[in-house]
This record gives sequence, C-alpha cells and structure tokens, in this order.
Amino acid sequence: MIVTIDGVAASGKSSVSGGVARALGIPYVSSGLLYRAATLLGLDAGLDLGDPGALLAHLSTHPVRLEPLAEGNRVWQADRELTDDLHSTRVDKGVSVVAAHPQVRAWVDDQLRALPEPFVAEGRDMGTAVFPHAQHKFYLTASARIRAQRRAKERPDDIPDIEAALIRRDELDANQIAPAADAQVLDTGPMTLDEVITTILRAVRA
Ligand SMILES: Nc1ncnc2c1ncn2[C@@H]1O[C@H](COP(=O)(O)OP(=O)(O)O)[C@@H](O)[C@H]1O
Ligand SMILES: Nc1ccn([C@H]2C[C@H](O)[C@@H](COP(=O)(O)OP(=O)(O)O)O2)c(=O)n1
Repeated sequence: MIVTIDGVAASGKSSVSGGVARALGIPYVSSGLLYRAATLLGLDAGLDLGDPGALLAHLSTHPVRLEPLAEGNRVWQADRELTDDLHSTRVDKGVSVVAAHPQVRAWVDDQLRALPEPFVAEGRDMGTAVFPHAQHKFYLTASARIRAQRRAKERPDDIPDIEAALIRRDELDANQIAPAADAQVLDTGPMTLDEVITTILRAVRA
C-alpha cells in the first residue's frame, strides 16, 4: 500500500505524514529532503545550481541516502548527516531551481521507486508523477499567511518575509504542484495537526 500526501510549501506534509505513518505502523518518506540534499551539496561544492550536469556529476560521486524513519526522516552523504542543515533559508532559496531540472527529478524518483511498500510518501508530485497508482491520495493546502505563521516557529525570519518566500517558492514549483485528480484536498487552515491526521486515517481505513 502507498499513501501519497502532496501539497504546497509548509502545508504540513511532513508532520501529517509522520503522524499517519506512525499510526499505521509503516515508514514515511519526505521527497523534498532529497531535493534539499541535492541543493545543499551543490551549494557547499560551489556549483552553479542552474547546471544540472555539474549537479548530477557531483551527486554520482557523493551518493545521498535517505533513511525513512517513522520518527523523522534522516539524510546522509556517506557518514555525514545532512538532516539538520536541510531547512536553512539558503537551501529554501535554491531548492526550486534544483528541483526544476528533469535530471534531478529522475535522480529523486529512482530512489523513491526503489522503496519497499508499504509507505507514506510526501512531496509535490507523489500522487501525480511518481506513484500515480497509489491507493490513497491527499493534497494539503492553507493560506500563505497561515503557513508563514506556522513556519515562523522554525525559522529566524519575520512572518512577512517567510510569507513572501513561500509564495515565491509556490510560483517556482508551480509545474510540480497540482492535486491528482483522485486526491482528497484538505484545507488545513482551520484544522489542527491531529484533525488532519485523523481525517486521513479515517479515509485510509474506510
Ligand atoms: N494543521 C496544522 N495546524 C497547526 N500547525 C500545523 C498544522 N500542520 C502543520 N503544522 C505545523 O506547521 C509547520 C510546517 O509543517 P511541515 O510538516 O514542516 O510542513 P511541510 O512538510 O509541508 O513543509 C510545522 O511546525 C507543523 O507542526
Ligand atoms: N516531490 C517534490 C518534493 C519537493 N519538491 C521541491 C519543491 C520544494 O520547494 C522543495 C522542498 O520541498 P519540501 O517539501 O522539503 O519543503 P516545503 O514543505 O516546501 O518547505 O523541493 C519537488 O519539486 N517535488
């Protein structure tokens, strides 16, 4: 069984996926972390993020490993753990350029499709491009202001700056952001995290 949870930036995808996966006793996988890892490694190596050839060459000599743990995904490059460095403002800023390269998307998709079922997969295109055959699909939204208020608890920046950056990233990611035709769309604005998780679990168990 595969459950896909897609949605816009900071809509609650990883928190909700973690809660759903723990309740079902299966792993979840955060596809965005792989895009973030490719971005971090590119920045650290001083590469031009607009050059997919250079990025892919670097990733082939610096393989990235995603550990889809139920309590939180971790990402490694050899024995260096990248996880804590993946949610910085500089990675936020560069990641959409990296994620727009079809070669990078294929690099991510190959790793995701190699995972053994069952699992929950979260990102932008899990229910559309990567796992169109998934049994249960969800799509999370919330206004940019609400998402910025939530994310402000995790970033040093001000709410208006975070909101502007989220809107900008949604625009840059627009090619990947669309609910699957068979996805249940949830506006999480008026909902608590627990309410979102419970709603999804009820649908999956029905
Ligand atoms: N429905 C909700 N109500 C309140 N806070 C939420 C809700 N969903 C997510 N959050 C909080 O919003 C923040 C961003 O959620 P996160 O799971 O990181 O989103 P994403 O994976 O889409 O970027 C987290 O601090 C999370 O706890
Ligand atoms: N399946 C995916 C997942 C993420 N991405 C891209 C687009 C996003 O801006 C970045 C980071 O995604 P991530 O889900 O980690 O971060 P946010 O929830 O947007 O803060 O990666 C993508 O293109 N496709």
